[in-house]
Amino acid sequence: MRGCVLVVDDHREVVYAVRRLLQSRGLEVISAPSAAEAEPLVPRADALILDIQLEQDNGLALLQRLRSAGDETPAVVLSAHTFPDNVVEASKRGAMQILAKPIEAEALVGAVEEALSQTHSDASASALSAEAHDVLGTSAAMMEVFKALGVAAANDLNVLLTGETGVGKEVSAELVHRHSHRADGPFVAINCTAMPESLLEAELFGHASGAFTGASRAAEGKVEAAAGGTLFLDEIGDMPLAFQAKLLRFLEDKRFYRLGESAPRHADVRVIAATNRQLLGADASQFRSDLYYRLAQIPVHIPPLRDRLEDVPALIEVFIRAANQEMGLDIHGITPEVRQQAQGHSWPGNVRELKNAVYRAAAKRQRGLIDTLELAGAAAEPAGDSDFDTALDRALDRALAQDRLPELLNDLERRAVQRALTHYNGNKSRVAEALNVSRNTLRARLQAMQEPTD
Ligand SMILES: Nc1ncnc2c1ncn2[C@@H]1O[C@H](COP(=O)(O)OP(=O)(O)OP(=O)(O)O)[C@@H](O)[C@H]1O
Repeated sequence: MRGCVLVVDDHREVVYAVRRLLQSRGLEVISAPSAAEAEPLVPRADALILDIQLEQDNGLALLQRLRSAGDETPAVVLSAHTFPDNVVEASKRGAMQILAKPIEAEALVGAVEEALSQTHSDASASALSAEAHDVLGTSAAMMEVFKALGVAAANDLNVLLTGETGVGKEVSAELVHRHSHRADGPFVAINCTAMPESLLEAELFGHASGAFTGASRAAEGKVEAAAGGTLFLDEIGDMPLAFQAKLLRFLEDKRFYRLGESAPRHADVRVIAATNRQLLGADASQFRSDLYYRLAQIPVHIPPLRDRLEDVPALIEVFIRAANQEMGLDIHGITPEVRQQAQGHSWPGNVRELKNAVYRAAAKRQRGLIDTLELAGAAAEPAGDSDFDTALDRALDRALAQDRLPELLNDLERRAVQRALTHYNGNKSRVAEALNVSRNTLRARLQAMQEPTD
């Protein structure tokens, strides 16, 4: 698809989600939060997406004004208020389609495609633009993630990204940074894995000269390097317990001490942390819950690729394009068999595994179609379930032998609750629904698990 779409909506997160979706399809997206700000942009647009209920105006009234002035730009109306009256009014004013919020990605893309086909008769309709963005996904699950990232980009709160390895936590952190008011500042990442407390402290907060053996010069840490921008703390779950209190203090007032200095310093940074571990619950003794809540002011869970396999074809397409560019190859696509193989795989290494598999296959093939993907552990497919059964049977046998079955069941329940809490971003009503218990029962269970309920 080619063209420029003007989105008129006063909800930043909606604009953000629509922008991501349409940009991933190669479209240019411009936006305005109000009718007044939209009007001067209309001549640049090939299609319009209008919200009905704008803060000080109404998208339908804007459409009416445009049509009266002879403007015929095709319009799609997007609204939480798809009452029959609105639908009739919208179509009367020449809207091509009226879609209900929450947005359904494919329906929106279809409507925009139809609108643009009025303006262009470009046959390369589904080709991805060379400017396709680096964080992709059009599945409903990723749309929710993009919405949450949009909310995060619009403020300065701490963000905790959770999800398995390779799901895209770091690229998501960069995305939030790029769309935040700190975009012109630095994005500085530090991986907390395998760092003893003193090293982590020096890395993060810096040190005075002579602070420890070998510290011949004073040095700033990552926190200072990130001033004015974003500090990304990767694998936060591995942060030594002893250091967690220091990080918590820093998060409270953004003050810190370089190792070996006694005067505090200050750095204005936004903190985004990421983990593939369960920080609350079973591992609680390893992670302070007060730090968890401080970091998870905006919790965003990125689902594993196996739960959004509909994203696989577009990811493959982009990785092929990137591999062609980086390695000077001429790969045109994949065979239907490979497509099937990719969509049947459970991708334990998530997007990273997919990217590596595509790059490996592309480098091997050089040109034409990729006809095979070497998938690590493919032989174990779909043995995930039987591995799980074996592990569970073993745990049950052990618990029975030790007369500890109730403890195991409690532990399983605790894990289920904690995973559901992470999955639903802490929304207890959704968690209660998922566990098929009432909200009160869930509250009681959470209390029994000694976690705060609100
Ligand atoms: N949605 C996506 N679109 C395009 N590329 C992606 C996406 N998600 C991940 N990737 C790519 O997959 C690789 C892994 O992503 P990233 O490092 O962000 O994952 P992660 O969740 O931080 O992993 P880890 O927990 O192991 O640090 C990167 O090369 C990244 O560019």
